[in-house]
Amino acid sequence: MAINASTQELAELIDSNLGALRPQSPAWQVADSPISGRGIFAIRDIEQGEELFREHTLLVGPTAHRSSNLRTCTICYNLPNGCDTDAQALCPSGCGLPVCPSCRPTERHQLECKLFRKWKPKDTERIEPRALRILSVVRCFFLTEKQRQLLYAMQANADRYYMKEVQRAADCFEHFPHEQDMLDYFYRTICAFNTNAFESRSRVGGNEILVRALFPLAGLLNHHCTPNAAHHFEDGETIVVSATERIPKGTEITMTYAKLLWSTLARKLFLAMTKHFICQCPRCQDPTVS
Ligand SMILES: C[S@@+](CC[C@H](N)C(=O)[O-])C[C@H]1O[C@@H](n2cnc3c(N)ncnc32)[C@H](O)[C@@H]1O
Repeated sequence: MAINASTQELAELIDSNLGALRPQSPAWQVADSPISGRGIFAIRDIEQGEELFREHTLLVGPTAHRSSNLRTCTICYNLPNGCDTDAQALCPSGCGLPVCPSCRPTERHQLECKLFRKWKPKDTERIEPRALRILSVVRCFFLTEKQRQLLYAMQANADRYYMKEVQRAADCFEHFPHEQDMLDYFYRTICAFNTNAFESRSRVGGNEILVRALFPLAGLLNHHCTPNAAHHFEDGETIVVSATERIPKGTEITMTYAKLLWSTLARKLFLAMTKHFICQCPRCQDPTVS
């Protein structure tokens, strides 16, 4: 899908989106990549273990996978004490979203609550994973104009199968929107998620959560089968990227999208099927490495 910004414009949007998290003098810059599209490059020698940046998410929501606790609050990620049934976890207004009592009055929940009630969930007694999973995408409606520009500047690989996620969510509501411009915006956002999102476990309070999140800067890290950087999540909404080895000035900063212990064939198949590209890195090109 077309990207609506030059590399320079993207770099500026990312800069302003980082806000207070922008490093005083970053060790990196955004530039065109010989691997693919845009990437992040060291502009000075970087030491092993050095923190490169931290970034707050643009869009985030529960993965709603079977292995996650669906009763986790959709705003603060805590699991309220004594929350033994879906009914106890759900917002009493009938929006179908699990939210803890302290987050119910927040503006963030009120906006989502109003939208979901307008769409009218079919089942208000049970937490519906398909409706919960679409929340990260629905949040694109609450982005500012500048954040929308950033979303549209991100690479978004198209795949007709992705529309299934919208269809599955639509089945959970009486009045899910069907206007073409809304569906196009959903689709674009899902494509951006599937191209760039990080799915990660992290601990919030005593609760282990599983979210998928979009980070415009971290999303620029291209894949390498011998990467020089890695990430971890803090508080479910912040990503921290650090160098795993010394990175000389001018080198592209990369991470892995696959498991490094997998064989070359397994990594190639995984990247082709889930990320839609054939990895061209030296490790994948070396016939003596399995
Ligand atoms: C998360 S984005 C990375 C940033 C992207 N280069 C951009 O310009 O926005 C992932 C996409 O980048 C491309 N990509 C990343 N690593 C690659 C690699 N090792 N070989 C080929 N393409 C790669 C693929 O098109 C993939 O779908």
